[in-house]
Amino acid sequence: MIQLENIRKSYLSAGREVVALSDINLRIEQGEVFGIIGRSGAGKSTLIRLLNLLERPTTGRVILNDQCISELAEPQLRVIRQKIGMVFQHFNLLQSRSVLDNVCFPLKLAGMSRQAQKNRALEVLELVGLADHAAKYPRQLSGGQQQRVGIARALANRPDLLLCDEATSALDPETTQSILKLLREINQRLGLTIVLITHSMDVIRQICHRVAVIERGVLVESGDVLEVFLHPKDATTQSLLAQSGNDTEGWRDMVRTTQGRIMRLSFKGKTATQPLISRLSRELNLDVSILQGSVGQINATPYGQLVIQAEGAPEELARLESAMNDLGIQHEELHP
Ligand SMILES: Nc1ncnc2c1ncn2[C@@H]1O[C@H](COP(=O)(O)OP(=O)(O)OP(=O)(O)O)[C@@H](O)[C@H]1O
Repeated sequence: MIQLENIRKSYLSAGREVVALSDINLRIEQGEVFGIIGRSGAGKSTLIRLLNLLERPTTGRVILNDQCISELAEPQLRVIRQKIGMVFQHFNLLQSRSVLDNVCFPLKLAGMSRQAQKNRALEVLELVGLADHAAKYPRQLSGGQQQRVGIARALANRPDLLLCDEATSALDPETTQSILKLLREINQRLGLTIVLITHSMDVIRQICHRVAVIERGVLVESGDVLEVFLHPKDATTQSLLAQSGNDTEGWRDMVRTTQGRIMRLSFKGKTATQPLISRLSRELNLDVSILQGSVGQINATPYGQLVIQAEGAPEELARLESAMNDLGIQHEELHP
């Protein structure tokens, strides 16, 4: 539904070319929550600003619903941008205007009558749970409430796409949870496509369907969140996961002997909560050491990962492998 095609973006800084993004190809589908993660300076802000053409690509195209929008002139782009809402890290509210007027602001720019503006603003304030606060001023609200106003303002023009630029980075953990819950509800209730940039794998885990990882302006990995969490391929992804407590490589320090086989098992859904390993080791009479394990939830799906070291005769290990296949446990052999 929105697509970046062969994008390169460079800036001129003190006479030198700084390449912020190169060779980016990305397609974001209608109705999904898509996360873009990367370290500081990786190119996240540049990428999100390309999606609403606040930045123009140096080369490549931005395509929205089959229309190439990167070649449009500014007046036409202004109309397109009304259908792309944006939520900011520091809320960017007008301090001298009431909550109601902040939400009315984009509607006024779109030429809506005052009464229609008020009706629409109250409708979206209701959606974010702040209808009772319409007459207040931003400074009278908590950070989480101010971000709700920011979200209401972004939704006022009934956008097709919502861009969130580090929308929870300035909030405490509890408020972050409530804002992520609100964004998830909006995605589900309105079917609204959401693209968010973040440096937190936890934000990705809690709300996104798919994720793209960027490092030094290059898209190094992308895919379903569950797959990327269970089988991260790129070193940047692995390191971002480790920093957020989703260590996938800690088993290396724990390998006591090189006897037996080391395997990484992945569980999704029902199998994540069943005692399958103890059952298998009992039934097959094998010694199994657990070197590393983690469980969690991605959206509403439980997932888990175990790194085990299994010792036994080759035929016993082959039986273990075939039993895992029968139970639908994904497994791969690891080499220390
Ligand atoms: N207007 C500009 N002029 C020159 N260089 C720029 C400009 N904007 C961004 N850059 C450079 O482009 C690269 C990517 O920057 P960008 O702000 O997109 O990264 P980011 O991932 O959003 O970082 P952060 O998480 O710190 O905000 C950086 O090297 C940055 O210095």
